[in-house]
Amino acid sequence: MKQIVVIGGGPAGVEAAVAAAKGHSQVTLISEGPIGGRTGWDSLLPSKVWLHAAELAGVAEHTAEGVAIGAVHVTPTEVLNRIKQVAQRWSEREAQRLQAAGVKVVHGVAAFHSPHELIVRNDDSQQTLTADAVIIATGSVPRFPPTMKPDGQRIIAPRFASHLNTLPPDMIVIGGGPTGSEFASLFSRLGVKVTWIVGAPGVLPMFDPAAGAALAAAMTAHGATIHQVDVERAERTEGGVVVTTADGATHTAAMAFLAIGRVPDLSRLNLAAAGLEVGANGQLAVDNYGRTVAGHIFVVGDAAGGPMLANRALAQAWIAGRTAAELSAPGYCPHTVVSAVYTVPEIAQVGIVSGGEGELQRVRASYTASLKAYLSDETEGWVELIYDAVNRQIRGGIAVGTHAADMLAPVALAIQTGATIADLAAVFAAYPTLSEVVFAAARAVK
Ligand SMILES: Cc1cc2nc3c(=O)[nH]c(=O)nc-3n(C[C@H](O)[C@H](O)[C@H](O)COP(=O)(O)OP(=O)(O)OC[C@H]3O[C@@H](n4cnc5c(N)ncnc54)[C@H](O)[C@@H]3O)c2cc1C
Ligand SMILES: NC(=O)c1ccc[n+]([C@@H]2O[C@H](COP(=O)([O-])OP(=O)(O)OC[C@H]3O[C@@H](n4cnc5c(N)ncnc54)[C@H](O)[C@@H]3O)[C@@H](O)[C@H]2O)c1
Repeated sequence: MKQIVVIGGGPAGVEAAVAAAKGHSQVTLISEGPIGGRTGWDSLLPSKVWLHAAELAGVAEHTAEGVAIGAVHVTPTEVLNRIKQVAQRWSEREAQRLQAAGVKVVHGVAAFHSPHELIVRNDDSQQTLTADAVIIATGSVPRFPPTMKPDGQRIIAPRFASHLNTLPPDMIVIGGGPTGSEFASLFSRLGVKVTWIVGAPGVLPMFDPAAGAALAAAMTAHGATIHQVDVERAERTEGGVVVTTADGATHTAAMAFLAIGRVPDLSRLNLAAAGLEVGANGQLAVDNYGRTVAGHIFVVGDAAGGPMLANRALAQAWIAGRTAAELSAPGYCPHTVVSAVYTVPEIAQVGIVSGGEGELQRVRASYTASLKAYLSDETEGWVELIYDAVNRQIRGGIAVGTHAADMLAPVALAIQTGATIADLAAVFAAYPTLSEVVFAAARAVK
């Protein structure tokens, strides 16, 4: 029987192990911490609990006409308890999936001893595992330059959000990527005065400029101050932090939140023993199935580099798991992976959104095309479809507004199946729903 070893107990590792176990293989998953990974315990899940709390607090502020809603008080202690509770339940659910699939779990930190041997070390023991195939799903770690190091008290990073038991009066959020955007948005909505230093490329540079501009406008309207410049240093002072930017300015606040990027966590794997070398970009080169040059070693999820998204991690893991187990799998397609940032407004994008002169056409519909948006008093958003100017196939989509990420699910399917703008125009979604806007956009084409 083929022996497949998966390293990492986050979403990518669990998905890869469960997918691989569908073949005639014995699958072992090595997990450093509890099942769920950093995703479940330190990054994605805690951030989403905080966002949900900010959303609840926003309900009191955003009462629909004539409807009296009592004020919602959200305390950090309640949020922290909720993080622990949801993380524990999710971890148990993922562990049960592994058990049901027949995956053996070994706790410890793995390193290659040879291309087909791994040494797993934990506090009290060490063991060697032999593998016909290895799937690396070790995630990523945040990048901190020497002049900007979190201390966990005044200068924090996402993992400290699981311990933040009081909210400061003011906060400097550093980084205009998805993490900085989500935390700047949620802190602002929880009443913290936010100074957001987004970096020279601006707000959400990885998204269409119109999406970043919409978020910047909403944040400014909500009282945040935005500076489009790089930070050079962040230092703790007696009463707070002082942050110095590349233009020589200084900014002070009670706390700073750092989110200026992440890198694959490959450093403890002793890759040289497997004959693998990390490239200048800090990544291992892989093909569409996640295979490295070693052939029997795969890399998936954040460990494979960016964009670091859980849905992308799952897609890569499912493909690599099946391929390692010699089951059929399609090659990974980045164009159907929806990227979403759960800010107010929510921002989402999928596929190709810019191209050569005249190659792509764009059409936009406002949320005002949907009665549902009026019912929930959320008429501010829009959906844009991007399609091929010649064969009119859907190539991409952008959504800004409530449930923007959900709005792009049919667009991802349209890209996958080669549907045209006319195909979408012929669909009338349930009424009243926000998803009507997607199809209304297609009908707006002349
Ligand atoms: C604050 C924040 C919010 C996010 N929100 C979203 C979101 O809303 N939606 C979204 O799609 N994406 C989001 N992401 C990105 C998403 O969390 C990741 O892309 C994805 O979940 C990574 O999963 P993974 O399994 O690759 O890694 P991880 O969850 O990091 O799991 C890897 C595991 O491997 C372990 N490990 C590392 N080395 C070894 C070793 N040598 N031996 C054994 N174990 C090892 C690690 O300890 C870890 O437990 C967010 C990221 C951050 C930072
Ligand atoms: N909702 C989601 O899907 C979600 C949420 C959070 C994070 N993530 C993923 O996690 C990964 C890490 O996210 P991230 O936002 O930390 O990193 P990122 O690399 O995506 O963005 C970092 C941002 O920080 C800015 N920056 C860099 N150096 C700076 C400096 N010295 N001063 C000020 N700004 C600076 C950059 O210009 C960039 O905009 C990304 O791949 C992201 O996609 C996803």
